[in-house]
Amino acid sequence: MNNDTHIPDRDDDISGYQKIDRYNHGLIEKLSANYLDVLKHIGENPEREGLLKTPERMAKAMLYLTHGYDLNATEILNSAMFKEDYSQMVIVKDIEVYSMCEHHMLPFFGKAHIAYIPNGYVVGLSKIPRVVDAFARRLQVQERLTNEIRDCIQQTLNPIGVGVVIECRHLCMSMRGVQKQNSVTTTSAFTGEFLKEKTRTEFLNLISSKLS
Ligand SMILES: Nc1nc2c(ncn2[C@@H]2O[C@H](COP(=O)(O)OP(=O)(O)OP(=O)(O)O)[C@@H](O)[C@H]2O)c(=O)[nH]1
Ligand SMILES: [Zn+2]
Repeated sequence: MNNDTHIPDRDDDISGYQKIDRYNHGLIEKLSANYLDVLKHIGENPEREGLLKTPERMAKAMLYLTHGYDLNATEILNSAMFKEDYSQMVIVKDIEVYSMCEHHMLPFFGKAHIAYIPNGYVVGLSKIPRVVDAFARRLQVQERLTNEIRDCIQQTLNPIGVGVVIECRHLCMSMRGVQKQNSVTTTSAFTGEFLKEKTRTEFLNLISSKLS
């Protein structure tokens, strides 16, 4: 592998909170060597023109798809918490989720809907999707992803309650295996006030509303 491998531009977007050290330890080269073997083992000819740069592309793609390991979700929230006297539910809904199941390393993707009731502090709105990404861009199961987002927001922001609903399609269930094309998996996790039916119902009604 040549030494002039550079980090693609898009990766600039994903740092900001922690330096991406993984790129600095020859990881692209190491992963590329492994992906070269993968190409051979699946019966391809890695020397043909279209595949010459594929191991390196795969390495960069995999590092991007797992960049959540380089992010610290607690720091992300801590970086933008503001004292604010607002005590109603705050909901950020329809947040795109892209993750990979830890069983097959195939994508699962869909939407997350996150709500919290402030307890003296609100958080910068963009930080909520950033927290979703920090946990989603790793090898995951949807249930753990859901709980990790809930726990991080609860422990860092200390709100009166947190609600998380995630709806995803799993490619390991559609393009292989049981081959169910239309099934969607929904998971949810709640704390505090959201454990009460009235609050939970308000949240669930608001995320199903098509108004916004
Ligand atoms: N609970 C949960 N299961 C998941 C998730 N992603 C993938 N799986 C499941 O992980 C399971 C792994 O089961 P195994 O029997 O070990 O693997 P497999 O032989 O490839 O299973 P099939 O997918 O049924 O062919 C499968 O049932 C997947 O559907 C997830 O996010 N949550
Ligand atoms: Zn899977």
